[in-house]
Amino acid sequence: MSSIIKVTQVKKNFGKQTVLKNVSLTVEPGTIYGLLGANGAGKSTLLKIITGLLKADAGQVNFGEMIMPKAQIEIQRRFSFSGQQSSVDDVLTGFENLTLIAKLRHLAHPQKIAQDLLTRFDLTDAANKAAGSYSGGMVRRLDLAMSLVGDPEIIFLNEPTTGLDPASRNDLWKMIRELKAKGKTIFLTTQYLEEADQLTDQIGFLRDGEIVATGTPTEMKRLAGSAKLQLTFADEATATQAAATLATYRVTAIDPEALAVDLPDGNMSSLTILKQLDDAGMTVVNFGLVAPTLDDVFMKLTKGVD
Ligand SMILES: Nc1ncnc2c1ncn2[C@@H]1O[C@H](COP(=O)(O)OP(=O)(O)OP(=O)(O)O)[C@@H](O)[C@H]1O
Repeated sequence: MSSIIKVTQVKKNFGKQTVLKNVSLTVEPGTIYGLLGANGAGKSTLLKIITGLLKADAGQVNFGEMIMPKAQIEIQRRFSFSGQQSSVDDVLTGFENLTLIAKLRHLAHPQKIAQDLLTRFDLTDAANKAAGSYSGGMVRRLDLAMSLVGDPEIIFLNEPTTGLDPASRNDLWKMIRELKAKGKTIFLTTQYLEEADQLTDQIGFLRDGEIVATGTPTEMKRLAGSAKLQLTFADEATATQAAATLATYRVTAIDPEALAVDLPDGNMSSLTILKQLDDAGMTVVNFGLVAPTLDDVFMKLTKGVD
């Protein structure tokens, strides 16, 4: 499959500060790409360069055959961009905000476009209320709806759910998934690992001005290492004795009575471990498998934690 977005060796300095050292990535059509990185890693800067809002010092951004910024106008017609600052006008109603955008884009039937989007984004009841009276979740939904006026092919979202409560975040995730189901390509930045895990097909992890890791959420979780078997014992003495019995494994103490044992050979090795403890006469009070999470990857990649 040929990529819809291709970023090649992009560099950006602000004065003496190098923000993007050498960034390359590709996004496949109809997928959700998640750009992850700590605060200040350069996610917004990269997004601005890709969307033509900021000029790179070096490197290239392609949208299929078209090159940014040479074909900026044609490219910008194909995408929408929802930044961290909402473009919703508080004084106007939801309906008015949407019709205004449709009129500014010289689209036919702006009122029908507005009605359809209000229905799709579950805002019909609030259609005639000033957007200033909307909840945070409703404003985000309206903002996303506004970015879809004109039916763009690619949707850029900069931290789409920052500051939302879990229910509103879930609503927005559902809507983002629906956009993908309609064949849209979505490029989002996020600091929420759960968001990347829930939504994305491909993650790029930005650190020190480079994409240091890339892959599906599952592949990224593998980077964090193997699954662990968590074992709880009746007391500290048994836990210490168990750690000695399992000396051939990598064992870490979670608290005085509990251990975590790395399972480099997969989950089945937990049976061998439990048998080994049983043979040594040690009673395990509780046990469970703990799969690595994107949090573990984030910790490992941002802080170099092993
Ligand atoms: N216009 C600018 N002039 C000077 N420095 C800038 C400019 N824009 C961004 N920076 C710096 O570049 C670095 C990366 O900023 P950027 O906003 O891209 O990071 P981010 O990963 O999006 O962070 P956050 O998650 O906090 O939004 C920061 O140190 C920031 O201060």
